[in-house]
Amino acid sequence: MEIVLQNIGKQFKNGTRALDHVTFTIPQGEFVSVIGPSGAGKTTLFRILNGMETPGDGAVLFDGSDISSMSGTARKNVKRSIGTIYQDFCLVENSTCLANVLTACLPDMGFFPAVFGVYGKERRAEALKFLDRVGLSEKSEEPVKNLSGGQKQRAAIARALMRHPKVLLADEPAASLDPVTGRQILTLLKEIQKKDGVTILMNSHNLEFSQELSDRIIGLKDGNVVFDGTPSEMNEEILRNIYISLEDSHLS
Ligand SMILES: Nc1ncnc2c1ncn2[C@@H]1O[C@H](COP(=O)(O)OP(=O)(O)OP(=O)(O)O)[C@@H](O)[C@H]1O
Repeated sequence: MEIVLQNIGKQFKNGTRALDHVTFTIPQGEFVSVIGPSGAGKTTLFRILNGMETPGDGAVLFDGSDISSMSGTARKNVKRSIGTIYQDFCLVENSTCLANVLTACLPDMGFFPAVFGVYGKERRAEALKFLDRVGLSEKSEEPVKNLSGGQKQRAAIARALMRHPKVLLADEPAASLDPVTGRQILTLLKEIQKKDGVTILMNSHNLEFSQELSDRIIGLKDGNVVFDGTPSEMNEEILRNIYISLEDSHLS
């Protein structure tokens, strides 16, 4: 699924302008890191892409269709094909790994099966397959609260895969993890991109990982795209421009 952002602007009610004229295209299957200092607009951009925020200006096109003019069903299908994983995992701590992965099926289930958690054999088998894929087959019946941070992020990835996403938005996926575990999680995302052709859009403060794993890096600063290129096109001067503000440069 090709994603096109055309002149996206977002101003919050308190007057903060989080995004301004953001324009870029992401073809299916690319691994893109969005980098930039705190407050640059990265999370706002991700929230617009997964439908949690609406842009004030501009248009978001999925495979050429503007999301705002799609029918309810078409919009639902687009939303279904975009999975998100978060820094703080967003799992139900007292439920098992398997139960957490199965919650991905709830939107497609009828009222009573959903309320009583009657997922059926096929869904359970598929959830176990994804837990195995992320290296958690031994932990399927373990409550999430007993897992390490890295294992929790693996469970969250399995839950996202359960919806067969075309795009995975990874909002600071390694920020709560130690560097070794963080690298393992990002390597798993890279493998999902390579093997399944899933587009990965990652928001990260870890430049080393972003440069190593990404096909492309988009640099945001004050809501504007100030860099869009390959990791090899990135250099010290560009990084300084992205991360150091005019006020900071006067201090040094
Ligand atoms: N709901 C909101 N209401 C008002 N302002 C907001 C809201 N959400 C974000 N902002 C503001 O929009 C700007 C961009 O925020 P955003 O969270 O997108 O930045 P970010 O690049 O993800 O930062 P970080 O790396 O710290 O997570 C910031 O100035 C922030 O304070």
